[in-house]
Amino acid sequence: MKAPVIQLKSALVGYGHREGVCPIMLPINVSVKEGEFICLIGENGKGKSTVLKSISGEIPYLSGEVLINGKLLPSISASELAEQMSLVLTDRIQIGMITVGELVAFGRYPFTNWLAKMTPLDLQIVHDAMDSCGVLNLKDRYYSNLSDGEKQKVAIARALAQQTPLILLDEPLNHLDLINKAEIFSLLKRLCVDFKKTIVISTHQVELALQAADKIWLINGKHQLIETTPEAAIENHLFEEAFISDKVKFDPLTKTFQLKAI
Ligand SMILES: Nc1ncnc2c1ncn2[C@@H]1O[C@H](COP(=O)(O)OP(=O)(O)OP(=O)(O)O)[C@@H](O)[C@H]1O
Repeated sequence: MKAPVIQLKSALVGYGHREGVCPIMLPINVSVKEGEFICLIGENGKGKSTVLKSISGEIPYLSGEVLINGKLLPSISASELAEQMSLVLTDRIQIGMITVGELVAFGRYPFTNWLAKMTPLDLQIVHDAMDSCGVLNLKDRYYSNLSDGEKQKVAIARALAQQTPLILLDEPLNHLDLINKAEIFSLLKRLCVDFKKTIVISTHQVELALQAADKIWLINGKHQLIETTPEAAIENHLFEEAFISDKVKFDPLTKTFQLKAI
């Protein structure tokens, strides 16, 4: 039987301090199958980025196990990981004079030869990735001169060009307007359905997540990451428990957050 694409077994995530390790939530147990679209949801500061960085190997997890395709994360080489997984941290690309086309082409570097020479196939993949994300018209513009929303789409195009079976995206819908949010969301969902990609995104877009996700990873007020489905999350009132506020309340009937009072 095929191993899960991602598996966390009693995985403790957090940061090291001089006094010792500092986990930011209870041990995590989740398992992701090929082709699943997972939305990681939780209030600000609850640990969404930390979970994604721990799965991608950007930061070490503190204990337990993180397995990618059945292999323990620390034992996977950087080049092997780059072929299996791309991580999109859209707010953190700090880069100087580079065009959109060049930045998206970086996605091909794990696959090019040591001279980083692009084949016609690489160029086609880069072209298609920009096309899918609606940024082909920006290809000769400097990345640093783009709007935040345009940068966001370019970062996603770079990950698509990397053509990894697993893509992790940290808040990929930040800065996007309503239509672009919906477009990127449906693009990501399509990649899972049509191309069997496995995608995990962190997002504050609960309403979109409920419509598209196969599974929700919800970090609640008790510092637990709960793996659930959109239907079960609504049925079991998990959003009401996770987002406690005297200003808004999740309404399970409309599947939206409603203001309690203005
Ligand atoms: N490098 C770090 N060292 C120590 N603590 C950190 C570090 N980075 C983040 N934290 C803390 O870990 C906790 C989780 O942060 P994280 O960025 O993962 O949350 P998040 O859910 O992604 O938040 P947001 O929705 O605001 O982006 C926070 O309390 C944060 O202050």
